[in-house]
Parts: sequence; C-alpha cells; structure tokens
Amino acid sequence: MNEHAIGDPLVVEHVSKVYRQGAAEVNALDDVNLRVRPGELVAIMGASGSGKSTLLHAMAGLIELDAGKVILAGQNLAELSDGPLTRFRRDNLGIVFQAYNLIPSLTAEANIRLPAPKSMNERLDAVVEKLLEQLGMTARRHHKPGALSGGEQQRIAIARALVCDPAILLADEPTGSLDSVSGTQICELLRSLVDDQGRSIVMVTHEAHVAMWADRICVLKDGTNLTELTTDGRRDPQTVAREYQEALGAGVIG
Ligand SMILES: Nc1ncnc2c1ncn2[C@@H]1O[C@H](COP(=O)(O)OP(=O)(O)OP(=O)(O)O)[C@@H](O)[C@H]1O
Repeated sequence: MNEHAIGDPLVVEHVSKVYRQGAAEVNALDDVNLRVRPGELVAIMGASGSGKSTLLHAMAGLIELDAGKVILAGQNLAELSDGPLTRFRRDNLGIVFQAYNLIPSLTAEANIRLPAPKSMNERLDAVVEKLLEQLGMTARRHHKPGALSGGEQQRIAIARALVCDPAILLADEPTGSLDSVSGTQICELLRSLVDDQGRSIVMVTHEAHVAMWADRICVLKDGTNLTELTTDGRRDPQTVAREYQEALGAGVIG
C-alpha cells in the first residue's frame, strides 16, 4: 500500500473477466490492476480487442467480474445490489462516450440536467449555470444536439457527466468522433478538469496524441497490464507513440 492508497477514488485489484459463448471463452481481462489517484488523468491504451472497453465497464460496475474487485470512492462495487449500485454510480461516477449519447429531443441544458436526482433540485440551477459557463456552452444552452457541432455535443456530454459532481470521470474514446482541432479542445478541457478542479479521469484511447494529455498511460495487451508509461507533463505524441510501440514490441510486464 502506498501513501496515496487511502482516499484513492478508483482501485482495480486483480480483475479478471471471461466472456463465454457456448464452448468458446475469451479472457477479456486477466488479473488487471490499476489505481487512480486524486487529481490524476490516466489513459488506457491497447490494440483492438486488448480489453480497454471491458476494463472501463468493469470500473463502472456495468459487468460482473470473474475475479478481483473494483473499489470506487471507497466502495467495493460488488457489494451493491442493482438499485443501490445505480444510485452509487450516479452520485460518484460520470461516464463520457465516443458517440456522446445525448437525447436528441432535449435541449443541451435539459440533457445536462437529466441525471440529477430530486435531492439536487434547490442547487441544480446554479450547478447547471456554472457548468455551462465553465464549458463555454452558455450561448448554446437552448440548442438541441442536432444543432451542435461534435465538439459542442461532447462538451454537453461532459457537463452531464459532471452534474452530480462525481469523484471520477470515465471517458471511452472521448475524441474518437471528432476532428483533430475539436479533439484537442476536448483533451484540454479534460486536462483542466484535473488541473483546476482536482478531478480524476480515466480515458480509453488508441491515439498517442490523445494519450499524451494523461499523467500516466496504462498499456493493455491481451487483457493484461503490459506496462505503464509516464508522460511527465510532456505533450509529445511522437514520444508516446514510440514508447507505446516499444512496450508492445518488447512485451514487458510492468
Ligand atoms: N459481450 C461480449 N461477449 C463476448 N466477447 C466479448 C464481449 N465484449 C468483448 N468481448 C471480447 O473481449 C475482448 C476484449 O474486448 P474489448 O471490447 O474490451 O476490447 P477493446 O480493447 O476495447 O477493443 P476496441 O479497441 O476494438 O474497442 C475481445 O476479444 C472481444 O471480442
């Protein structure tokens, strides 16, 4: 246990997940470990099929594990039954998807308000106002998703993920549907949520120019932790791409 162990918002310990289809079995995750510290942006990289999305789903308590545990905000997710798990997830976790997953018939502002529980009613207006301002979306609040650019839709999806002020944000290929300028803006936004607000973020990506925004990069191969790369604050996609390829080539277990 290290000095950060207590209070770390997300701990993945010895997690394994096997998908079974008839007689066929896929070891999607095999003894994966990861610890996310407060105020840290961690990227998960790996080839297609290496288990990145499965790990993100495990972190969100969306799949049953075959072994190991996920402790989110101090709570072992496996100890919660469906209803309490849903509420716990709502209060402690924000999830951002590649395809934004906004409700098309609702305005940007209504989408942001969607996950908020009744108990937030009194302060919800102020929270939404602040989020719209922070994310530069105040002028677009009454637009429906179809009238927003991809980058703007992702900003609204991030605001929605933050409305309950979660300890941790999970982002699955958050820039995957965006052009490079909008993608960079979303990376800058995620970085500022960590640097300025002390939030913790895990993002899945297969792109070095996105992963370079992280503090640490966890590389998965065939469902196992292959190694961990640190960026030391360098925003250098070539170095990240080279070290990532070297890690995959060397097959080092970190
Ligand atoms: N519901 C499922 N049923 C059976 N096998 C699955 C299921 N979901 C994922 N798998 C398998 O588990 C392995 C890991 O999949 P996963 O989607 O986590 O990889 P990934 O790294 O996110 O890939 P990609 O980058 O292509 O999205 C793959 O071999 C995949 O085919």
